[in-house]
Amino acid sequence: MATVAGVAVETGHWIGGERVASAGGSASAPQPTFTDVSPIDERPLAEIARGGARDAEAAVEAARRAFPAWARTGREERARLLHAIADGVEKRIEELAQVETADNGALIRSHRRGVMPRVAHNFRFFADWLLKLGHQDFETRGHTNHVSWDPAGVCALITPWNAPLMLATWKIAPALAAGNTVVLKPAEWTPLTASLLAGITAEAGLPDGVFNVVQGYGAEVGGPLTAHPDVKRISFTGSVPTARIIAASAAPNLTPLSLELGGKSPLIVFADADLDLAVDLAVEQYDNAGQVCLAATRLLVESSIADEFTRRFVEKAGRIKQGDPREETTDIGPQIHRRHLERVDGFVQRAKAAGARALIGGGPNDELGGLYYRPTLFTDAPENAEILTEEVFGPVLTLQTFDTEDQAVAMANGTRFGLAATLATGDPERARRVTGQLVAGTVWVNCFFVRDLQAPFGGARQSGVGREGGDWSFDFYCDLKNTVTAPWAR
Ligand SMILES: NC(=O)c1ccc[n+]([C@@H]2O[C@H](COP(=O)([O-])OP(=O)(O)OC[C@H]3O[C@@H](n4cnc5c(N)ncnc54)[C@H](O)[C@@H]3O)[C@@H](O)[C@H]2O)c1
Ligand SMILES: O=C/C=C/C=C(\O)C(=O)O
Repeated sequence: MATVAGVAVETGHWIGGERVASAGGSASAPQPTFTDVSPIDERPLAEIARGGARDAEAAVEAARRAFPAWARTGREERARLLHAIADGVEKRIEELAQVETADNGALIRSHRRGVMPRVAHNFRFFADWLLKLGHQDFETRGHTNHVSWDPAGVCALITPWNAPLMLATWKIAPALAAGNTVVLKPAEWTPLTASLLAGITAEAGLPDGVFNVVQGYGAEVGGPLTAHPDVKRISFTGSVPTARIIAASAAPNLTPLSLELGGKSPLIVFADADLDLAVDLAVEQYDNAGQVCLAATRLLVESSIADEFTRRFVEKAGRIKQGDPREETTDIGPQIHRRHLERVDGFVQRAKAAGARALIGGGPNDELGGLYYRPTLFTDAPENAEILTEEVFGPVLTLQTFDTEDQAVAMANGTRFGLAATLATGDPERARRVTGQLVAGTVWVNCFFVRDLQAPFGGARQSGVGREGGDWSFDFYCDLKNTVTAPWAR
């Protein structure tokens, strides 16, 4: 047990309804614990169980045993329990917000008002969607076809640190609603809210073993988890290199995968756009200190307005208040970890060396020190420079200009990613033409990050495999079955 921001947090795994220490004895996890550090001041927060193969095995076994009873539990009862979990989350919004901010450095004000309410909504939405899930029976030469969504079994869910509880529950809720049991492996840099959620599920009355959490490093505990033959689905949100390792690990068992990966998304600003709106949308891309998969990090601006756009952008970005994420007035906080900050800075320094010019930022925030990195905007990056094509996952944007619509589309589509795209235009006809040509899982026109959980969510190209959300989540987490019945009376 540790106390973080005044909240008691269990530090063990959660397996079969019990808090357990690491089983040890596994070469893959040489120490029983690891140290969780706060990005706010790089001070230790807690010693967390460091899982290995035996812990992954124990969690899958607990989930496998719990599966038959949970799969038989009626839809109404499953939905009721998910709503009870949402109630538990809503009662603890402040605690969850405090702990998440201490653990990942994202803003307390976002956690209070946006993220933790969304966590509760993840459970409520999939509970309600389960009750509506269905397909009209249809006939084939007098035979009825009936489509059903059968639970698949144990789901391994592996999640990142940038929005830990929100991204985990976006998978946990549909997996449980579908009648599956779950083993969650949260990111090692942000283990705490998953542990709090385990307590909330128990209080809500979720049966033991239906939801399990194993803590630890990806290779040590995530590896054995994804290779386990009793795991029937793997849903992963994270980076492309890790996705490749997980896909290889899943391959011998042909375990179905859902992969939500990185991006290098564009914001296309046409000369006919509302310029204030376009500038607001652009500056919003520094949210969460740039650690957002969907962030439109490439600003593509029509040449005729580029000077004015840039002037207003620099002016507005200059008013961003960087600092302690626990303060309500702070706009952006620190990077998650020193290793991540160094990675971000590596991109920035290489971009400069390649000839790109930092109009703002371009290095760590010396006044604040620690893990604070200054919001950065590059122009004049040479064609095909790394900074224009690779995901930085920090507060680093690039600005490029275009002269024609075709050029804008070609630039927007010119990376190996395809997670999202945003455009600002005052012309609905243009919006229709351009959106039709963009390669992206989500396209926003004159808006950003408006999310409805019934929409398909995921990425094209290397931004992912598959879609989750609404029916698509149930399609992934279930074994779909079509039952064809001959006429009874002949
Ligand atoms: N598309 C989306 O919905 C979305 C959302 C948020 C973040 N992301 C992406 O996530 C990345 C940032 O997150 P990250 O740095 O935590 O990613 P990451 O790939 O390093 O880690 C993600 C998770 O995978 C685990 N992992 C690492 N190696 C593993 C292995 N060998 N086997 C099993 N699990 C393993 C980690 O422990 C962690 O829990 C960015 O690329 C970002 O774009 C995507
Ligand atoms: O950083 C990435 C944020 C992803 C958002 C979602 O997955 C979501 O809103 O469900």
